[in-house]
Amino acid sequence: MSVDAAPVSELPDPRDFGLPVVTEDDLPDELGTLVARVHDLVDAVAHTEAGSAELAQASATVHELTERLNVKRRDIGAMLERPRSDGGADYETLTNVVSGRSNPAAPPLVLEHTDDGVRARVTLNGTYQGPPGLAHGGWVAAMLDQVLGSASAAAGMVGLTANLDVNYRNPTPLNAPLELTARVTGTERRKVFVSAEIRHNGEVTAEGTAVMVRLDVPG
Ligand SMILES: CCCCCCCCCC(=O)SCCNC(=O)CCNC(=O)[C@H](O)C(C)(C)COP(=O)(O)OP(=O)(O)OC[C@H]1O[C@@H](n2cnc3c(N)ncnc32)[C@H](O)[C@@H]1OP(=O)(O)O
Repeated sequence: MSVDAAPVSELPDPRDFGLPVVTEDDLPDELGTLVARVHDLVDAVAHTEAGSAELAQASATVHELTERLNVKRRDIGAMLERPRSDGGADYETLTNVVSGRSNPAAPPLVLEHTDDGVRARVTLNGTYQGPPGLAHGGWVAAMLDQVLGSASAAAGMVGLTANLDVNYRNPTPLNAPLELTARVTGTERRKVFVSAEIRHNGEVTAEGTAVMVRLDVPG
């Protein structure tokens, strides 16, 4: 496959797309704690067998908290800027539903760069359930989509998924450590070809390939 969509060393700055950018210093430590606790709260709500009085009280407390937090809201599309060791910057969508730092709905997926792409580790709790006791196939696809996009971005080619193919090889378990890996396999003009796998205990549960179409900076 030809390689004519040359990777760029400088990732596009989200500000050039009109997106708001926040830095890690802009995020209080308490936000991370709140996100983790609300993530656990969702799991608790999904599985609680508490009685009606307790449920009514919890519901009122949550409603009051929602109103307090909504007093000051961040714009949608906010990007988190993270400094790289080489002086450049990495960017991630702050409320990305798979890996967003401020999104309690995110699994949470911890992603790192590797020599040939990216690797992520995640444990899905019971709120990602599809078939009884197993991860929902849509979430499996969403996690693959995320690492596929991240592998393209890590190679300097930020893009949108144009096509995603998923093969479900084995059931993906809940409440068990999963490893995701992804890499760029080729490029052709603006197209970036990427492949990824999800493994549990070394066994592939799902694999995906995608065509990302690289974004051009406006102007
Ligand atoms: C820092 C951020 C980290 C990133 C992580 C993000 C992970 C999450 C990834 C996502 O979830 S992205 C969200 C889901 N995807 C979308 O919403 C994309 C919706 N589709 C579009 O916006 C456009 O169709 C798209 C930008 C993908 C392409 O439109 P363009 O007008 O820019 O491209 P164009 O149609 O000119 O096609 C460019 C090339 O891509 C090819 N192409 C387009 N659609 C295709 C397709 N569906 N399958 C295969 N190839 C496709 C097309 O043939 C052509 O190839 P050639 O260079 O060989 O001529």
